[in-house]
Amino acid sequence: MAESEKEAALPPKEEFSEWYNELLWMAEIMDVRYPVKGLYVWYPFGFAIRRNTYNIIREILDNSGHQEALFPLLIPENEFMKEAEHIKGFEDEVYWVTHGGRDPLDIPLALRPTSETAIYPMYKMWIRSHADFPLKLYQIVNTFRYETKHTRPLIRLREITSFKEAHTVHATWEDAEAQVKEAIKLYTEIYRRLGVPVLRSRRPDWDKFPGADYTDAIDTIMPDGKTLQIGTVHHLGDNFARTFDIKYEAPNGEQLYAHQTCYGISERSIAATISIHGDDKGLVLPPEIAPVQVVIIPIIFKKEAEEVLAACRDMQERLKKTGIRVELDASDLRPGAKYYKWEMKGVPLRLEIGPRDLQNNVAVAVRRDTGEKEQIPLPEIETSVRSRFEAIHENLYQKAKTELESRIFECMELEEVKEKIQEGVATIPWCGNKECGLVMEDRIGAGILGIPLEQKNRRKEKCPVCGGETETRVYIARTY
Ligand SMILES: Nc1ncnc2c1ncn2[C@@H]1O[C@H](COS(=O)(=O)NC(=O)[C@@H](N)CS)[C@@H](O)[C@H]1O
Ligand SMILES: [Zn+2]
Repeated sequence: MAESEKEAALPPKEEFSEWYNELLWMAEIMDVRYPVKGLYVWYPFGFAIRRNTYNIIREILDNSGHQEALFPLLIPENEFMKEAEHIKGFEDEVYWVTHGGRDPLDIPLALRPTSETAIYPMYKMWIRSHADFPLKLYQIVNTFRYETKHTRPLIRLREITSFKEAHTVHATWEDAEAQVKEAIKLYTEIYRRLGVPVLRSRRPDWDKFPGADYTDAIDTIMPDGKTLQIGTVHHLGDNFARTFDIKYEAPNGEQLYAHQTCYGISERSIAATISIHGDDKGLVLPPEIAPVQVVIIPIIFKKEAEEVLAACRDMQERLKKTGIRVELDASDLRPGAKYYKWEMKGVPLRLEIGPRDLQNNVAVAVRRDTGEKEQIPLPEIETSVRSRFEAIHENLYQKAKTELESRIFECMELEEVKEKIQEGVATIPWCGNKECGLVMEDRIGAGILGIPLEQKNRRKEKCPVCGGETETRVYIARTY
């Protein structure tokens, strides 16, 4: 895209909503001008961030006994309508295909909003005995949800283009419960690799996934204090197994219903990474997902221009050989314009070489996360760059963790909760019964996000609604 088109300056990050929208455009991640609401276009640079992010997701799933598969997009109405709870939860969100050409279809076909009802009729045909367990498949596909709330690129889409959904099958409820716990650990690791700290909580019963026994969720706190649900893990019990008749022969010969889980991550993973690490100058990308990890900028003066360029090309080749994604910007832009462009794109490390650096046999390394400048001896360039990547990742993660922890407020009164959720997540005691929960939500004007999966320093407290004794605190937050 022509440089000129991007005259607009990036708003400061504290104007988060405008900053976010402008950044998707100026860093060439997404073009939101596609003429269907809730559908957006991935630019090549954004698509490279997506590819690198989903390579991490695949690596972590493939190394934990999952296998990637692929199921069809269209689901026949009779299959989709089988599980009552599931339908209730999705009937307002499903897109239907009703014609093939000019012929009306005898059975309307749903565009998958999620794939339980596409996959489980196949699981029924595949599963015979307990020896088939655990079955742990996932797919990374586009799914469609007719979202009526405000749509936003990467955050709330009608076409979820990067929907990683895992669907596992087990003999017992306890085995499925163990899988839920494993999935939460895997998701936490995926987000650590993206430098994104997370909150882990059990959703209140009235907010669980349609057809599930319970839902555990991974949330993070966005710069505007609202939480973003960036992953969910559902224990499906044997609900879907009963609906789709998924039975297996137990060791004693009995025919039993299977137990299942499913868990999903979408491009919200990228929305969170961009939002949490970005700054007033644009993207700040964890090196592992940066499409360009190093940009080399030659500082050119009339004399010695050739030597400088030759040294830059040599350094680029050496870094490329070690698998580093490196650009050499030898364009005729002024150095300042180059800094602006590559900082906008979140390139973790800039290397500058001028005639004097050449004489000293060094390059000047500038970190995108801290801005600090350091000289690196040219012979050590490969190892120095790698060690800086680790330092940058660690710094991004620690900074984000400190920020998240500073946005969790232990409250005693509902009034205090109302005030604190403007900045982040409040915790408040809750006796656990639904009436009190709904009264709380009503008085606060925000939802119970969930019950923390790990509860530190538990102590006897009183439910602020009924006064009942409880050791449980819940997260309250404004959410996306
Ligand atoms: N409209 C949407 N746009 C972007 N991401 C979404 C959207 N709806 C859901 N997600 C993301 O997708 C994740 C999984 O969606 S879900 O409905 O909670 N769970 C499922 O669909 C289950 N079948 C697990 S795969 C959510 O945690 C959320 O991070
Ligand atoms: Zn109560």
